[in-house]
Amino acid sequence: YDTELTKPCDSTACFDELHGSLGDCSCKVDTIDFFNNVKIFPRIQSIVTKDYFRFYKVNLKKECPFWADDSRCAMKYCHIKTCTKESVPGYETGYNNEYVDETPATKYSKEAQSDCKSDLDHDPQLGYLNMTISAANQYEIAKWKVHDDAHDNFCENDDRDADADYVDLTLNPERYTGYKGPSAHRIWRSIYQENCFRPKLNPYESFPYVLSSDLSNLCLEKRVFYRAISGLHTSINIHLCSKFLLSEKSLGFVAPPEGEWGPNLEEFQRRFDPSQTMGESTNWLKNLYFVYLLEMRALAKAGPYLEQEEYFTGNPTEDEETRQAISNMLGVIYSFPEHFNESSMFKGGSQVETLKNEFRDHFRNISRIMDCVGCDKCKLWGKLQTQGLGTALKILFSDKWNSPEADPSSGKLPLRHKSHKKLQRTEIVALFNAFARLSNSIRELENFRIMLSSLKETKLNVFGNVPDRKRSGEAKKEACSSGAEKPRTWS
Ligand SMILES: Cc1cc2nc3c(=O)[nH]c(=O)nc-3n(C[C@H](O)[C@H](O)[C@H](O)COP(=O)(O)OP(=O)(O)OC[C@H]3O[C@@H](n4cnc5c(N)ncnc54)[C@H](O)[C@@H]3O)c2cc1C
Repeated sequence: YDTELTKPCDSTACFDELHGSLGDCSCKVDTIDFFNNVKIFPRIQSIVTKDYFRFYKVNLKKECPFWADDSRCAMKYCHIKTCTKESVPGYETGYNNEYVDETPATKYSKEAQSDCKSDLDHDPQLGYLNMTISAANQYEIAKWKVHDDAHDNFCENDDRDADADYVDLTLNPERYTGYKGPSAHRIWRSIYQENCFRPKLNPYESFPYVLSSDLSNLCLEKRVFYRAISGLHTSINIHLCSKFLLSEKSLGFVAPPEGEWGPNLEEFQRRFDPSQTMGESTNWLKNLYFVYLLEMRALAKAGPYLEQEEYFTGNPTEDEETRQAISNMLGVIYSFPEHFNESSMFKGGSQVETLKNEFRDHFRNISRIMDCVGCDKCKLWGKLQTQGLGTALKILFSDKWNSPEADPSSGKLPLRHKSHKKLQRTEIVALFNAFARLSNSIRELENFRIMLSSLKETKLNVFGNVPDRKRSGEAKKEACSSGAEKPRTWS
């Protein structure tokens, strides 16, 4: 105990101020804790183990567009295992059909035309519409569509790249990889300094890149942008603390085949104790809750559309289970009383369109920076989570999702015909998995909170400066009943 007691952060300081209002919305930290840990976490974790959500198509071989990728992570924990196409359920029958709703052979059949009205009520000759478009024009128009779609997107989409592979996410969990130092810092610095609407011109030579106190100078939209990125950063760092490499076979410990993984309390304190972070960490943690709210609101808004999806994998039983699980979770999400209110953003003033374009362009840049991450596993999860967040932002802010038929008061969009499909498979996979990561981080915070209070109590007992009741076996009983005394291990 003596050694531990000399450490700078031996208290629950990481959590002391993590209560109350989140800022920029009406919701409170404690409300989200309960809602997530009890209602959402078990549901979303089960959903992302379904085949539809396990396989993510991504190109990890894209060149970094901003600088030479000079510092690749050599640790074995950085590597990822890709899947062959044949091992992806439903690949042959369904995965590639998503952009082609009708095959040329069936498209003009009598059955396919059965919805067409009789032509007795018009003169076919006078009403003839010449639909001919030259091959050259068709080629150009196809480019317009790609351009317009891209314009609406907040991320680059890899899934049609020849170099994209399917990755089984369950085989490549997000956890500690040892990726750090200049390469990792360059990524975070670029994200914050070049793409996060910096509050001041180049004010910080080193850490932290942005001071929370400067955020009040920003307009709501820019603050939301920064907080979303910072929340994602928090989530990534919580995951590496909660699935840290505790021992390696090579070090002679008895451990599962790939080493033993579990929570590292010291690492967590180093990153999130206010005394170690110039008082910034409480805000970073709040930003995690903030981005969680943002993504949850996107799920609520797109809910009726998502409830219409097939979630096709070629296994009817599993597909039905997936649809039901999603419908069930969305029902719970609709019931959340304090959703993020995006309707106050990008309102009024002549600069709104410019700001919206900037917002989208900055985010697209961040998604491209992910190609510069020098560790494949970090890159995989970085790309997936930025694509998930980008999809959420698209749902919240792009014009296509804000059509006049939308019903903002119910927080839902109307049901749409399949041909109006607005999200691709990879976007849906990324959206749910990204939300699952945030949900998991909030749940992991609860574990760290319990571990820290348990540690604090033990130390107080050793010194004896606690009320009599606590010195007795009662205190021990309490610690045990909280289930906090034993850190979990992961394989
Ligand atoms: C896209 C990406 C994915 C990654 N994935 C993994 C992974 O899966 N596993 C793994 O082990 N490592 C991963 N890393 C590395 C990890 O995030 C850290 O960069 C690394 O552990 C070094 O940590 P650090 O203490 O130097 O601070 P960093 O996390 O690198 O942060 C740099 C500086 O940013 C500031 N900062 C920290 N957190 C926040 C926040 N939430 N909001 C605002 N500012 C903040 C602080 O001033 C800090 O000193 C990833 C890095 C990137 C860029």
